[in-house]
Amino acid sequence: MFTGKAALITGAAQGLGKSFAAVLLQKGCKVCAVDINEEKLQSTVKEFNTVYGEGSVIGNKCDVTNARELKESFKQAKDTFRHIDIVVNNAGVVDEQNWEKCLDINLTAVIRGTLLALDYMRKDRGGNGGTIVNVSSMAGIYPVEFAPAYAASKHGVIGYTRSWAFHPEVQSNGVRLVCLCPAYTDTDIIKSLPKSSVDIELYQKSLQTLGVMKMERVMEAFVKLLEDTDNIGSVLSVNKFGIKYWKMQDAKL
Ligand SMILES: NC(=O)C1=CN([C@@H]2O[C@H](COP(=O)(O)OP(=O)(O)OC[C@H]3O[C@@H](n4cnc5c(N)ncnc54)[C@H](O)[C@@H]3O)[C@@H](O)[C@H]2O)C=CC1
Ligand SMILES: CCCCC/C=C\C=C\C(=O)C/C=C\C/C=C\CCCC(=O)O
Repeated sequence: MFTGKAALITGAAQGLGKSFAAVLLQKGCKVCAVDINEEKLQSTVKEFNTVYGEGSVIGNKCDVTNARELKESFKQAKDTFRHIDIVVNNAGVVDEQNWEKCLDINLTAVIRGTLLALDYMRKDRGGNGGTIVNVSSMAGIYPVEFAPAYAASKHGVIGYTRSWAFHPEVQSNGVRLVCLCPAYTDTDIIKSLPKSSVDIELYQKSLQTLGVMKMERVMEAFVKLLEDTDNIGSVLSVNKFGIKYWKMQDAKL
């Protein structure tokens, strides 16, 4: 189900995005890796092209909050691979001080990336159908007293994703949208406290309760989301207790 497919992943220079890319490359996909950090992006692209073969990855330096740059990244992916089958809207930050930036990156850019993905994937617009994975968080399900803007952005990702997922035209045109909600995972973001100005004590208590997961556990959930093709509009959480689909309010009132 993956061989010959092409994926676009935002925030793919490091952390979860880089691992999503590695998983898809191992399974025979081509990848367009998008990130604002040009240096890390180039080093990741070089590493992957060495391991998975020249031309299996292209890198596109892009700030996901810049509509023109994001549009150009999708165009480059399509021009290079001829189709886009999987989009992972993953780039994200924690920043409670500059909460507008947090919302711009974590929610507005995910909305923009979803709309672009729909345009490229919908069968009635010349696409082949496909899957959109929007990266939320356990912070999109639970209240987070020490990071309300981050939590709002991640709650928004779930509402937006599920709303499109159940749209009849989206379904009939072969596009599946799903959300991934990891708990704390061992990446740089959980060390980004100076920028995030969260309540350190509450944060540390939460970290102690939930622990920090290894990357492999989140990748297991990511693959499950992609392989369970009957999971339209689903929200999959992954934490130290397990991997679980959330029973959300039914799509229809
Ligand atoms: N690590 C964790 O504990 C969890 C992370 N998440 C989410 O996973 C996603 C990935 O985060 P991590 O890999 O953990 O963090 P990370 O900080 O290691 O990676 C984030 C990547 O996004 C890129 N990025 C940031 N702003 C960008 C922008 N404006 N345009 C393009 N790229 C940009 C960064 O350069 C970086 O490569 C985020 O959406 C985060 O909210 C969700 C749950 C838990
Ligand atoms: C939650 C933001 C604080 C700063 C830490 C940095 C990054 C965190 C990234 C996440 O996505 C966190 C993931 C899971 C925690 C979410 C909710 C915890 C709620 C339960 C509790 O009250 O402890």
